[in-house]
Formats: sequence, C-alpha cells, structure tokens
Amino acid sequence: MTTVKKYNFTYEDIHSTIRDASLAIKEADYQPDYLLAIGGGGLIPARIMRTFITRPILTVALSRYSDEIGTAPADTPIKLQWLEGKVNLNGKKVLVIDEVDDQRTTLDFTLNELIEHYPDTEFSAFVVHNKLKEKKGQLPEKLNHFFIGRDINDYWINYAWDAEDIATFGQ
Ligand SMILES: O=P(O)(O)OC[C@H]1O[C@H](OP(=O)(O)OP(=O)(O)O)[C@H](O)[C@@H]1O
Repeated sequence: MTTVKKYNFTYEDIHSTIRDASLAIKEADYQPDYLLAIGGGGLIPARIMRTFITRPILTVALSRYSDEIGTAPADTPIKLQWLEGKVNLNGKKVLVIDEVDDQRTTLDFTLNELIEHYPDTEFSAFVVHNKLKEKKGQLPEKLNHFFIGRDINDYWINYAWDAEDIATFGQ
C-alpha cells in the first residue's frame, strides 16, 4: 500500500509561520497600507497577519471551479467577489495574502487583474506556504515583493480549518 504524503498544518503551525513572516516583512522595511485576502483560503491568514501588521483587511473571493460543488475546474479562476470602488488605492501599498501557492494559477490571475485595474497601486504578495514545484502561472514583473512563510514539498495539505473534528486533527 502506498502512503500519500501529506502535511497537517494546525492553527498553531500557521500562526507561528505568519508571525515569523511578519517579522521578516517588517525587517525588510516593507509597510503595506492594506492587507488583501484572497478568499477563502487567505481569509484566516490575513486576520492572523493583522495581529502583527496592523492594517485594514480587504477581500476578494475566487474559485478555481466553475460550479458551486467544486467538481468542474475552470481554465481561469472565477471571480466570486471583487473589490468595490469605494476604497482609493491610488499610491497605496497592498499586500495580497493567500494560504498556499500551488500551481500559481490563482496568484497569476489575481495579481495581474489587480495590477491592470489599479495601475497606480503597488502590489506585493504573501503566501503562508509555497509548494516547491514547476508552476503553471507566473508572478507579474510589477510585483513589488513576494514573501513566503514556508517553502514546502508538493504534498497534499490538510489545513486545520478543513477539519470536521478539530479535536483529532492531525492524529
Ligand atoms: O496556486 P494554485 O494552483 O492556483 O492553488 C492555490 C489556490 O487554490 C486554493 O483555492 P481554491 O480556489 O481551491 O479555493 P479556496 O481558497 O476557497 O479554498 C487556495 O486557496 C489558493 O487560492
């Protein structure tokens, strides 16, 4: 029997990784004006990061799937929700946050959309986990910084927030 290699990332793992990354971001002298979570996976990481980098959180929501039950992969991610026009991002620094960079499709799509629609905004990105693998997408040249919490192998990931029974998660 083959064992599927996997990671089980607890809330404590994730919190610690984001804390360490936040310190590195501060040491790099990068100070965003806004944190921008890519939902759903980037929502909890963005909120944890706000504990260390106290900036308002904006959100966009994307899906890699073209149906609501997640069985029909889309060629490009689907925008479920996007930024409203009320926040003026001109001249601002925005740190885009997601939990994992896998094939890089989501970051490629999201960052390019943002850069196209907000040409006077400086975008950087942070992912809690970066899978070390050949990527399908690319990071835009105009991306200011790319911060990584932890480089990991290309294994299946279980995040604590996916647990139906948190008491036995990872056991
Ligand atoms: O680098 P990629 O191959 O694009 O994969 C990473 C993306 O996949 C997941 O999103 P998903 O669309 O599954 O939805 P979720 O964030 O709601 O879990 C995850 O949250 C990332 O956004």
